[in-house]
Amino acid sequence: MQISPQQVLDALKNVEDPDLKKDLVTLNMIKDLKIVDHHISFTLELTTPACPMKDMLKNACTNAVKHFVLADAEVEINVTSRVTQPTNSSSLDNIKNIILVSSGKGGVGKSTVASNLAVVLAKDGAKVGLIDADIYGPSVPTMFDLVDAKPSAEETPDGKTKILPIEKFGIKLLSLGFFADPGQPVPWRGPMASNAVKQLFNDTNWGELDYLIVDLPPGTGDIHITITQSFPISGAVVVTTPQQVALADTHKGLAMFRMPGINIPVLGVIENMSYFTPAELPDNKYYIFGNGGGRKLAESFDVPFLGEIPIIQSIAEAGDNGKPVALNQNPQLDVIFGDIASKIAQQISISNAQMANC
Ligand SMILES: Nc1ncnc2c1ncn2[C@@H]1O[C@H](COP(=O)(O)OP(=O)(O)OP(=O)(O)O)[C@@H](O)[C@H]1O
Repeated sequence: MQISPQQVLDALKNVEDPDLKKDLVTLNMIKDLKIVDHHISFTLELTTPACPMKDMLKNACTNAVKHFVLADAEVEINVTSRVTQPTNSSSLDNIKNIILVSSGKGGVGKSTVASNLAVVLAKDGAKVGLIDADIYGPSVPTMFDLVDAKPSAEETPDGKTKILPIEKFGIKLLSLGFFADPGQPVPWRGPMASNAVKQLFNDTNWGELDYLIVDLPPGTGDIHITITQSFPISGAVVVTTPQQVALADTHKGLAMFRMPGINIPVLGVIENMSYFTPAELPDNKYYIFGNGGGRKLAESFDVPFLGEIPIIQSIAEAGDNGKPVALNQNPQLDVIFGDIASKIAQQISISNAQMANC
């Protein structure tokens, strides 16, 4: 019996993307379908390379074809991705998604999260950029061993000058720190800082990016207002530590994203420095700063809790040594950062799909 493409597509209509709540055929995720005798091959095009359900969807497709078409069919599925973007992304066409990483308080690990998130998404195969917009203490030059780096510029055919981001570990990087002398304090005035940050977006040749991650200054200030009101933002991630003082400030930071003039989707809360595990007691977790505060905060705003990151010496050392820890082979941290990055990418895909359906 000759299998027809329609038979295969009808079978795949039984496989639903649990996040986007539609079947894979309706979502136009099945491409390049080929049938030779009992051999059926196609491409499954996901909305992010960091999709946490990659294997589950692949298995479900194979099972659907075998169940509805032919039990002994040979099914070959090539998984790729085409990252989606919000329907309102007008001003920065070649940048699909801008993700803000924020914190209510300084020193809670916002830059650590932003850098490692960039590393994990790039390792998954996404095109990633990272802007360090922290006017008070830009950390990206240190965390990527680029303290003396100075970005170059190029002239475009229409006579404009564009900054070229610095590329390291597969990530395109720009930091306000690249434009100041290391060790010299820069007393930014509000409008000056806002203009400088806008240039990092507008006057830079980013090329095509799936995700542009922005490491914001701590708190809620001019830079937050400028960025949220000038650019189409896919969503914000909020980093906190478990202490009450940090949680109280994070509460304010989260509330800011919900304010009417700002109104940015909050992708979730990450709790950093959650617990400590001594090397000699690897199964023990000591919640030295308190337990469950980040999760409760996420619940009170009805946003996802994205995960707990433990206090680990190698995280601090990696940051100081200029190579984010996600680049090292550390099975425990690979799982933690991998899971957080997948959840963020997943939330963006959901939010983009919801916007498209509105
Ligand atoms: N989970 C962790 N375990 C150990 N050290 C950590 C952890 N998270 C962050 N650190 C270290 O804590 C310090 C502060 O982290 P980081 O610079 O990421 O915070 P931040 O919120 O961006 O700070 P700032 O407000 O100054 O921008 C850094 O030295 C970093 O390496």
